[in-house]
Amino acid sequence: MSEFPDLVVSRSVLQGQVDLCGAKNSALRLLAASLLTAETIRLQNYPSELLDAQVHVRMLEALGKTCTLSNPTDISITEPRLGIDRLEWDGRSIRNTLLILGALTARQGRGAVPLPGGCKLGERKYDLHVMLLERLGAQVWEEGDYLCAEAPAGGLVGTDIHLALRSTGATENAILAATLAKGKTRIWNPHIRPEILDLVKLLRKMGAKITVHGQEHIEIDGVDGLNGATHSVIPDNMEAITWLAGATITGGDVEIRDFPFDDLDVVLAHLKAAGAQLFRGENSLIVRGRNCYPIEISTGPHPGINSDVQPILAAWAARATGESRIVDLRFPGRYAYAAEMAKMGVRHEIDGDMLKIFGNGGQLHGANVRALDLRAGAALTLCGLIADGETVITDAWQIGRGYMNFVDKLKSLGATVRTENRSAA
Ligand SMILES: CC(=O)N[C@H]1[C@@H](OP(=O)(O)OP(=O)(O)OC[C@H]2O[C@@H](n3ccc(=O)[nH]c3=O)[C@H](O)[C@@H]2O)O[C@H](CO)[C@@H](O)[C@@H]1O
Ligand SMILES: C=C(OP(=O)(O)O)C(=O)O
Repeated sequence: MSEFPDLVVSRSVLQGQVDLCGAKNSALRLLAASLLTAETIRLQNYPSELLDAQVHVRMLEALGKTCTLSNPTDISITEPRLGIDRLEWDGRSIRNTLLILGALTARQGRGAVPLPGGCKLGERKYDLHVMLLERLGAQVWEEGDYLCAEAPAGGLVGTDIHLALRSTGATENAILAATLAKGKTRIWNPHIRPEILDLVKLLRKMGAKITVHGQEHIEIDGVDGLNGATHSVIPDNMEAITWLAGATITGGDVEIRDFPFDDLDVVLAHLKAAGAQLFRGENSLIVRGRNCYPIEISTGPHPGINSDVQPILAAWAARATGESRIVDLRFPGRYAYAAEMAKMGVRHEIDGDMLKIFGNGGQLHGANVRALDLRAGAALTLCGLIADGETVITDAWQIGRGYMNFVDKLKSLGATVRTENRSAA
């Protein structure tokens, strides 16, 4: 990955206005949905420069789709070639291959995809994905580095699917696969979160019959075929929280436009209690950095705090004075980034499933650190903005998986950042 430069960050105060891009965790799911139809899917507010989106587009093209960007935020997906059901791929994989498998099996009766990639967050099982395809009548098996599925003659058959835990990906996969299954499917104990409601919205425009019964279950009446549609990707709530934390810990003043207030109730309540100075504009959030108090949070399904947020809040905790506590119930032990932060002077302790951070008011020093995953990279950048001296983040490509124009946006907010190819030298 040496073609991706390192990120060099110095102490800065974030000031100005910033627009949010379309959410990675929504856009990827919508791309997978395009496999359910031969007609054109057009996505607006599409984050085309995200590395994971680019991998996904190449995967669609390997499956016979043509993806055309009319500008950096508008993509059309058409299908000039039909019938490729094995995703031949020797590059980096993404978590979404599981959803590609669900969509291929639903529409073409079979599929074969590379095993899922994505952030290394400890154990990331896919047993629920296998279970739900089997419940819909498919046979599922592994062949080397591939996961394969085959529907019974006549296609998938609707059924009751009970999810043992509120998995995001398994809920999405079950929805995708059930849209074209014969008869009714009920998905019990689904994860209802903004990205999933966005997927449901697109699928309904495509002609799917989906009813969401709150957190209890989702009901889908299978249809024979789906049509094309145009849809706008929701703004990225993870990016929103990243700028909010950046503005606060640097003592800055930032207006975040198109802020997804409704998606972030719980995390906003925690951050207000932890000193965030937040003002609501017409369609924006204005953040004025002042105080930063310790936090005590645990992650959970929506509307709880998303696991992806906790590394960002660890940077907040490093800026506060006193002990913060983080428990990640979604991905227990997703704390590898803390050892990287420690190189910058962040004192921490992992106590069972809990990460404790002993904040010293943000007296950090620059260091060479590694972005072990996407949110870890963003959190280290935030630490770099309050540290003395230069912080060099290697494997900064991880950030590019989920944040579009990250460096340009930081610069436009007045940050001293640059990219450099130090590790390749
Ligand atoms: C592309 C995308 O949208 N990724 C998000 C999605 O990941 P993803 O969909 O992979 O995460 P899940 O919600 O499925 O994972 C939640 C928990 O369920 C477990 N599990 C999951 C599937 C399975 O078959 N078996 C199983 O045991 C996981 O190991 C984890 O402990 O939701 C996570 C939070 O929930 C976020 O951190 C990720 O950013
Ligand atoms: C964990 C994440 O993504 P993925 O599931 O694609 O690895 C993330 O977005 O922080």
